[in-house]
Amino acid sequence: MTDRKAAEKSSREIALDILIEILEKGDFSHTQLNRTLKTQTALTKQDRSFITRLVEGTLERLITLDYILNGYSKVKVEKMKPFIRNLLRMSLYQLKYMDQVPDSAVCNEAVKLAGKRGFKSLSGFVNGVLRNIARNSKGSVFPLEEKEREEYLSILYSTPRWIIEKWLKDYDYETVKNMLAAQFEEKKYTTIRVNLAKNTVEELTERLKEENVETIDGNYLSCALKIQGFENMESIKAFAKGRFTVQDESSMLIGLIAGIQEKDFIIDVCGAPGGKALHAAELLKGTGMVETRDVTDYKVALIQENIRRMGLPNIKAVKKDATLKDEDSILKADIVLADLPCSGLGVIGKKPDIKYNMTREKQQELVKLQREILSVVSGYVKAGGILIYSTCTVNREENLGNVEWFTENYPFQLESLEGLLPEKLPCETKEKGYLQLIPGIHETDGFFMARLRKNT
Ligand SMILES: C[S@@+](CC[C@H](N)C(=O)[O-])C[C@H]1O[C@@H](n2cnc3c(N)ncnc32)[C@H](O)[C@@H]1O
Repeated sequence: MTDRKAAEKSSREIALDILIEILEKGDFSHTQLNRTLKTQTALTKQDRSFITRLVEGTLERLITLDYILNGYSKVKVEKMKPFIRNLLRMSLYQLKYMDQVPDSAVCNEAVKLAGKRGFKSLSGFVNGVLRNIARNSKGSVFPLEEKEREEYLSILYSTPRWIIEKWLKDYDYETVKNMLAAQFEEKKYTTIRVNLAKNTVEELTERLKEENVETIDGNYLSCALKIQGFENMESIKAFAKGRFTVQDESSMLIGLIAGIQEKDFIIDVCGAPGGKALHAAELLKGTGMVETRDVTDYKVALIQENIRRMGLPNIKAVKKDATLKDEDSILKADIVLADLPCSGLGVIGKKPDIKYNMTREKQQELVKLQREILSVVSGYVKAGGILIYSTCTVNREENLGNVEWFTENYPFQLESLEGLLPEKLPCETKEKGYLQLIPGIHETDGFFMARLRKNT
């Protein structure tokens, strides 16, 4: 689409087209958003944040929005025309969750959009549904918490019921509520890790200030900063020069619990885009070597691009499938990082489409894949060496469940994390050798890590 044509589209129309791509055609939310915002050069900074909020918010609240719409429309959401269903979802999101937009403007804009895109005959329907919802100050009738706990949580926190059922088996009710609520916390800051091989925290803070990027300290680690006030990451010069990388503090902990020593040889078996491997290379202080692997050329290129940007000499990226035994690596590594593909339910606050795309069956398949990879790559650890197993999920089966299975079947023992974690970080299982970070409790992504020592 040309810039002139793009400029004729309102922010709402752009947001709606993005939502249709994601919800009707299955594209990933962050890919689709980034792609569109990059091409729509006529948009102001304000337009961009409005579109982002509208798309991410509508996705985050999808189950709640559909539940409310179904209470006001004879035609159920799934039977509506795709354009109309997404127009209603997006407009309802503004009515319910964006105070700064007056209700009448939301309804008028929705009617206009329906007409513009060839649905004039349905503009009365769109207007009726939205105005009825806006007029009903009492709101919708939700399932009762005391009677239908799972359904209540699913509708209120817009999270598929199977996830709620699973979490209620693994955690107490209050913890589950905290985890669910944490998805909707405002994401004001992006967490970054300072590349200490290129600058100190103070130097980077100063440079970012010169670029009008605000920084505050991370929650737990001195190499972590939280930043805001930029339009997109690529436009920050300090980023392009590899002075920092984007990484959640949960992931930074991997470098610490690995207990890296100078000259270590480290294999990261599932490495793209390279966050943990690059941190490991930095901790090696120019010595040793990190070999980071992934399964496709595309993923390996992503790692290589990050290696180039961060400018570290002791790391390389190669294409290797972690399910296939690499004879040359047997008993070679001081440390193996196994940050494996997982259900990703610890990061649904950042990537809301994960919760709708993941299923019980896919999750079961992932447990199998994780075990298959662990069986193969544990062979690469030297006798007495370390295997770090991690995932960005909160499901017990994929985390502690797998560790229990692994230690029963392979010659490894969990080893204490005492002295390896930041003092400030609450961790009751430190001594046991693993840590489950929980959104809403730890102010990080939901993340699991375990330190396993191979028997000598
Ligand atoms: C959780 S991500 C890794 C994140 C990475 N460790 C980091 O810190 O940036 C999991 C990665 O595993 C890769 N993967 C999936 N199946 C694989 C396989 N059979 N062999 C190697 N890598 C695989 C995916 O492509 C994905 O990049």
